[in-house]
Amino acid sequence: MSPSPPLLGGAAPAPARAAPSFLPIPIHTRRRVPTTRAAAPSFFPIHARRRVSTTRAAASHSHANDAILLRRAADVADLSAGLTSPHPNFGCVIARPQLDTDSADSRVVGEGFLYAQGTPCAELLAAQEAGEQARGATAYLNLEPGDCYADGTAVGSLVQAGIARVVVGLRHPLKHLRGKAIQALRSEGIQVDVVGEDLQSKLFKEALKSCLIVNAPLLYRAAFHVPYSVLKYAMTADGKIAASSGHASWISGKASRGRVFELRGRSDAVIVGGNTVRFDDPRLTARHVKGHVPVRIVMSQSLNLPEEANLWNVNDAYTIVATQRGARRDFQKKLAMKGVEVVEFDMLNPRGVMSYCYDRGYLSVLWECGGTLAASAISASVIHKIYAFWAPKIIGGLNAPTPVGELGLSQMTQAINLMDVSYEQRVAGAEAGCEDIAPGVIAGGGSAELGEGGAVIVGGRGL
Ligand SMILES: Nc1nc(O)c(N)c(N[C@@H]2O[C@H](COP(=O)(O)O)[C@@H](O)[C@H]2O)n1
Repeated sequence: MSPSPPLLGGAAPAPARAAPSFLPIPIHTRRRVPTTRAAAPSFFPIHARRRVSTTRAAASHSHANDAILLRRAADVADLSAGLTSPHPNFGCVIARPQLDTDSADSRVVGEGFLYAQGTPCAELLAAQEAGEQARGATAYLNLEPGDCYADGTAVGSLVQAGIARVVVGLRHPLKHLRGKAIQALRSEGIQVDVVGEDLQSKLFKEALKSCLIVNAPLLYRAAFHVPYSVLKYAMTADGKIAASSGHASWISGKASRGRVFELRGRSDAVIVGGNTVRFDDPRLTARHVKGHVPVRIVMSQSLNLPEEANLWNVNDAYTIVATQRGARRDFQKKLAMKGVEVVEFDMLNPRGVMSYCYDRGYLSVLWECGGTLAASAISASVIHKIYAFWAPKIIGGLNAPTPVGELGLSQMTQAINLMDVSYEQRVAGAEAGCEDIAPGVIAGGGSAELGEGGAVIVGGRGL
């Protein structure tokens, strides 16, 4: 068994043991990368400028200025969430004082982020955008660069651009890369300030949070050798995920389901069990949002699955069926004929499937399963975060399924306390942004103010 991850939102997990280098990613997981962004190395993230709230920083080289621009680097890095695995989300913001004006504000002159595996690094894109204005400027990096292509591009781009100072949010989580780029930059005479080491003030707390959150899946993966797992479910106000008949469409509304598409787009894989395939015939795509299309994984011991199902249409997305060794070999062949990959396990269970996902290089996995598999995944300590969609409806039914099945807990004192709980209200027509859980452990609990549209309750847990 892997060591238990800390409570989600705690301090940045330090690698428990030497982590392996990034694994090659199967081609199929990347085939849906939209060409509009991937094929344009000189892409200028115009939309990044819209999404980042602050366009001008405070006084150059002040802590406030640095913290604002570092957060901006994390926000820019987040633009490719779900697309970079097994690499981190890297963002680079280059800013310089406005010497020709009275303003004490720094001006952003270049930005870039790693779009996907194999695309130019954030530092190169930002330096290209800044051009001559990069000379003497400060570069803000949410994460210390690695050196995936062993060509020193990230460091070389900053050096060649004439960057005078670099502010780094987090050191690289992998042992063999940790500190290397920082050292290389310093040896070139560039001042490098690392948050928590060279820069310590309250102002950096929020900036550091942003840097941690944007790469939470990678940090978990590097520390605990499992993908970062999120369990998502939609339930009625009386805690049911379907009617007694199994019918479940729809519990939540359009806005909530849109949020699920976003979550899928940030994940490398979506997992369901056999019951979900039999009852819901889901598609599990990230349709309606542009971005990454996750691999769909079905866990089924018996392989008692329908001959025809949306998940067998691999034109939508790649599908893997994980099953028990020897199960229905005739059906396995039928699935293979449709292009579905079948993987046999000696003992099919959530931890085994997570190890398999880790070996495939997945950073983050979304569990959209029913209560039985959810309970099994929670018991196996592979779930790190829960998104509970709450709909203001009552369906009743003694046998109507609930989000989490048998956990073997008989006393309320044994209940698993969620940490860092946050609430987001979704009202049709009002698309509010979701505050992600923040590092810094807060004992969970509390109640949400819920209106007509329903809510999302987000929390992590100790495992
Ligand atoms: N967010 C949400 N709201 C509901 O009301 C639901 N019933 C579900 N169910 C999950 O979504 C899957 C269907 O996905 P597709 O729309 O076919 O892509 C279903 O199998 C459940 O996992 N979710």
